[in-house]
Amino acid sequence: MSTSYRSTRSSEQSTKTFEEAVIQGLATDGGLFIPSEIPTIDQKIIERWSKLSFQDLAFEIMKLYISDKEIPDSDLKELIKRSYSTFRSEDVTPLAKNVTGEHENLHVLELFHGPTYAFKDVALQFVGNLFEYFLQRANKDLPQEQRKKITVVGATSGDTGSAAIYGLRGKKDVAVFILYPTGRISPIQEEQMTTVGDKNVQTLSVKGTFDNCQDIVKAIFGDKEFNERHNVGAVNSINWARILAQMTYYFYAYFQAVGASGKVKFVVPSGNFGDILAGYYAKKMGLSVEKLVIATNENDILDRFLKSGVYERSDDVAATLSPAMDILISSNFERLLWYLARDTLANGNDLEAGKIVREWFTELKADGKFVVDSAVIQTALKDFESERVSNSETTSTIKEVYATSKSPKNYILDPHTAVGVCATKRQILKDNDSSINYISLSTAHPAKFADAVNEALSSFPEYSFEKDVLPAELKKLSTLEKKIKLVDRADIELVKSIIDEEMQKMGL
Ligand SMILES: Cc1ncc(COP(=O)(O)O)c(C=O)c1O
Ligand SMILES: N[C@@H](CCOP(=O)(O)O)C(=O)O
Repeated sequence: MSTSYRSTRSSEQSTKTFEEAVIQGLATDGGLFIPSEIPTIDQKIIERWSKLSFQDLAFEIMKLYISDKEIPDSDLKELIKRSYSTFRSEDVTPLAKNVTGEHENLHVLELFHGPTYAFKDVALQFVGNLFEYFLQRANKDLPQEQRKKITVVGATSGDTGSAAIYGLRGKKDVAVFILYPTGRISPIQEEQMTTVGDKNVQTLSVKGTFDNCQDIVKAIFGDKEFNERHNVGAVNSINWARILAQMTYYFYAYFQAVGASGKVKFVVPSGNFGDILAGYYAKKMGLSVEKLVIATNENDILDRFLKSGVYERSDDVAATLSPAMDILISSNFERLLWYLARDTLANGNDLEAGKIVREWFTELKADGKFVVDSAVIQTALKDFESERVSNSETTSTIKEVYATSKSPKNYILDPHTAVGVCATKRQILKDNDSSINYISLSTAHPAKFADAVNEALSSFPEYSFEKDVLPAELKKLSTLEKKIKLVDRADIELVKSIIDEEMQKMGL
């Protein structure tokens, strides 16, 4: 078990509890919280876990990271049950086997059956309930003026925002502010976020990129006075609870594909590196994964890093067909860098690893880049591979799968999933090993990305977006009133003053 947490930038022994790490979100030194140790499991446990339901498996995994003194088992079970009761699939994250019709060993892990039709729901339904649980406990019997409150401030390139809003809408003592880049998310994503009428939710449409929004959010966490005044909370994957909740589907999908043992590669469309990082923890815990494949779009900082060892900041983000991955600074990559530093340059010393990561990020801030030793890359390559997928390959993958899929017929991928499936097909060709099962993560429902899907499929005479893709629930969003606050500069002071003002209106 590992129920205490340390910062990726700390060279001290001190740790936090699970509740402190989740409520605080980001460490005060700017680092991300990681468990003091990664708990490991043996094959006997794997055999037992392979027969569990999604919910029971989630409980077994989370129990290894949360002390029952912090959350008693019965409460944790209840939190998990409630979080996944909102999903449209009994399996929560079902595995669609051999869906492309071309490769029997290519499976698509459908992570989009939650309330907002994206993989973020798997973690954010749980995180929303977790915030509520901690607040209710802290505020029990307290008069109104003494109640503890959380002001969630998050950045989104489209999906985290709506999943966070749906996870936290109407929750007592929580205010939610979500920043998104103006014009860089899909119309449905914007409708999902801005049509929620609850008083505790406000979206901020910021003139800039997702990286600008994420920088502002991180700067807000670093602003001691503002943070203390508002008790700022994180819903982005900088929050450890997001990563923890995402681990379940790696185990569950593995068991669905091959049972308790077998060769599996996971291919993960990646941007902020939160999704694939959960797979890394699953692998380090003992799930026998061959490799985790990072699939990027044309914003390929992760692919370039693995090939060159250079981690370089750039403001030149490309607007692609998979906009939720238009990210150049992947915040969760820092967590992986800590493990790589510890296992190479720091000779297994945690405190030294914190120092190295701090130095890398100081360099990144000062010079716009840092370069790591080849030993660091060699260590990363033991667990990861990477593939970069272009816009035209994204379109042709959506087309091909639609044309070749047999069961179900005319299977439709969203563009992020298509990035993953294209990378998976390349891997199958390269590996030429039919004993490997490939699990390609499907991170969103195609209805969220009408333009990309229509561009790929409108030449098929029988295809209709309205009929074949758009769920009624999303269709009706366009008829609802929108609540948008425009922020015409990506500027932290401006965002802080808007939050202050809106908090007054919310009466929180
Ligand atoms: C649909 C979709 N796919 C993939 C990703 C990338 O996931 P991550 O940022 O965890 O790497 C995102 C956003 O994060 C997304 O919304
Ligand atoms: N693609 C994400 C970007 C934010 O990433 P997160 O996983 O750190 O919340 C989005 O859709 O908002």
